[in-house]
Amino acid sequence: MDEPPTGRPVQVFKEVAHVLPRVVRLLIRAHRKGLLAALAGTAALGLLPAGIASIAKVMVDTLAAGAGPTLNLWLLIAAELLLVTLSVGLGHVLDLTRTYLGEHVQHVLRMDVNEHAAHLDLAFFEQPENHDTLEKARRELGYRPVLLTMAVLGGVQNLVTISGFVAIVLAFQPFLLLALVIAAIPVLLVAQQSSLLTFRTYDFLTPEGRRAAYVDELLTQEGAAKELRLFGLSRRLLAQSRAYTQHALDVRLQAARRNLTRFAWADLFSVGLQYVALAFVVYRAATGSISLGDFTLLIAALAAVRQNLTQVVSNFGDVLEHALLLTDLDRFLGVRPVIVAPAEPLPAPVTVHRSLRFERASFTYPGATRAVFTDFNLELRAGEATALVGVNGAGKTTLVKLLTRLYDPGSGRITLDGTDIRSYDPEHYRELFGVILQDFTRYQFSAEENVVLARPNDPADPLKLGEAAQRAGLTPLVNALPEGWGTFLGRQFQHRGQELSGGQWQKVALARALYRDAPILILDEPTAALDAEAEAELFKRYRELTQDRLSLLITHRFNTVRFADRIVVIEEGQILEDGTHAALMALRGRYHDMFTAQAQAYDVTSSAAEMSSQLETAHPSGGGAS
Ligand SMILES: Nc1ncnc2c1ncn2[C@@H]1O[C@H](COP(=O)(O)OP(=O)(O)OP(=O)(O)O)[C@@H](O)[C@H]1O
Repeated sequence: MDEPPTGRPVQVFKEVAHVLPRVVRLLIRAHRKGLLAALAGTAALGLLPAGIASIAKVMVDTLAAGAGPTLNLWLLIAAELLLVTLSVGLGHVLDLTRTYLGEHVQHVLRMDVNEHAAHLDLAFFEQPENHDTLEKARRELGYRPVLLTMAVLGGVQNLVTISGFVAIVLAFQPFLLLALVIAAIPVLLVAQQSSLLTFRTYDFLTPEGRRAAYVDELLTQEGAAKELRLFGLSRRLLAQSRAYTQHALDVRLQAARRNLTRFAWADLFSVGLQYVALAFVVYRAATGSISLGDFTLLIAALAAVRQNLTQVVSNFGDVLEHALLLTDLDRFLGVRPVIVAPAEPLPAPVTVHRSLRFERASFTYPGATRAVFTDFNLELRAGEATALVGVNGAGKTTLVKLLTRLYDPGSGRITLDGTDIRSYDPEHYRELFGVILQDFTRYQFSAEENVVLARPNDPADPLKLGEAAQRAGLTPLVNALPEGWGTFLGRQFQHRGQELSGGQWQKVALARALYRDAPILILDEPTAALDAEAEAELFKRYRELTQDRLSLLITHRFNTVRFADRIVVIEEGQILEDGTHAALMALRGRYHDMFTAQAQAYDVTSSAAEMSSQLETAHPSGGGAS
């Protein structure tokens, strides 16, 4: 790990100047009226201490004049009581107003993050450094907006209080002000420096913190609980977690120690100067140059200015710290999606008339050195069921990501009936697809929602729902659920939620893809978790599912791919073989080898050959091997 960060004061001013207007705009956006009310209340509360001290001065002077318990004195006490009561009451109301405002800021920012995240490219989420940015932004959202609002308004209140007393000092002993200002400077500088250091330390620890959070997750959540116990992994992960905590503690303590030393020196200087000023005031009172009331007022003013200066510095430091952390949010909100609609998109396509084609498409993942595809050509024809096979890492899932515009090729193009798919609004274009992904999502919603959310803009259609469930082989499962379609799936949020097996979840995901009823169906490993019976059932219906659609099936199960009209074998981003099952078997190439290896492994060579010939009868070979 690199050396821990240090704070550099020069940059602090620049960063404050940059960030403060953003904070003010944010407060206005969050709740303009709330902000105005909070500011008005803050100004009033800030001025009250000077008012209270001024009444006290008059009281002391009245007492010193020896006039006895006059009505004036009682009126002064009543006025003081009124101001103090007002101050206490206003304090409570303002606390509430500031929290309220802070929560509005939090809401506005949370929506900003969610809305922005919803429009970002998949590429953003697949880059580790972006996790840091997003994770930090999300973590900050939990508490910083409220603290930031408190600190801004607290600082304003301190400044108003200081102004009130400064006016008093100016009226009585102007040069005392100079001492106050000089005393404030080192404290102010140190506070800024320390908040920058805190921020940098936090920034520095984030990547490691994210890994530690991942380890914490492994240790505490259900997902890895089984493997952890079976492999006896817990001790190793606990050691990793402990090492991170220790390191983070060391780095933070180092920063805290550095801050402490700086603050100690700055405070010593400022207290020393204040007492020089105090000695002067005592001298003036002792020599009779100022009244006893003036003396008490100046002492109160010096104490109040010093106290509020310390507070404003601390509040300012907090503003800086919390606001600097908002820059992470800016960094995140500044990320622009690349896959966006063109200025004048073509009307949304409704189906595939001829084909979807990769035309000399090349693609390398951001940050990767090796291309997944180079000058790749493939035509997927309308109405044709294509199976894509290839070893792990051959590029099958990447091909789906490119087809569905989760990524765009770096060069070359993908066309829909001859038109570059980038000419469409990606959201509209994606409506062409019903997809089940290899790592499909297990939505912790009801069974019905898990399926019908495939058509988020339409009301749920019970007829279609029943059909999709039937086709995906989900109906018996739904019938067995305690509350049928209304049963809540997963146990993440509901104690009484129904957890499903991997295969059952896969059927739900398949029903979701089918419910979409889109012209292009993509099934990426749709049977990986299904039992043999369910898989056989599914592929019995495969022809029916893919009828009149362009479909793409990705699977490692060779006994299923033969049902496709056409099989494309890819390896290292290139098409190795392309043809029907029979043609590829006859070719005795890669497909033949993979097929027979798997068939032998399952000791089903004879039945495979038998099925193969049956299939040949049912679907005489269309294309030949390329
Ligand atoms: N998000 C990513 N960033 C960088 N490289 C990636 C990313 N996803 C996949 N790759 C790489 O791209 C190549 C193709 O991966 P892909 O997932 O498309 O393979 P696949 O054929 O679907 O494999 P499998 O059969 O294991 O699912 C692999 O070398 C993989 O390491």
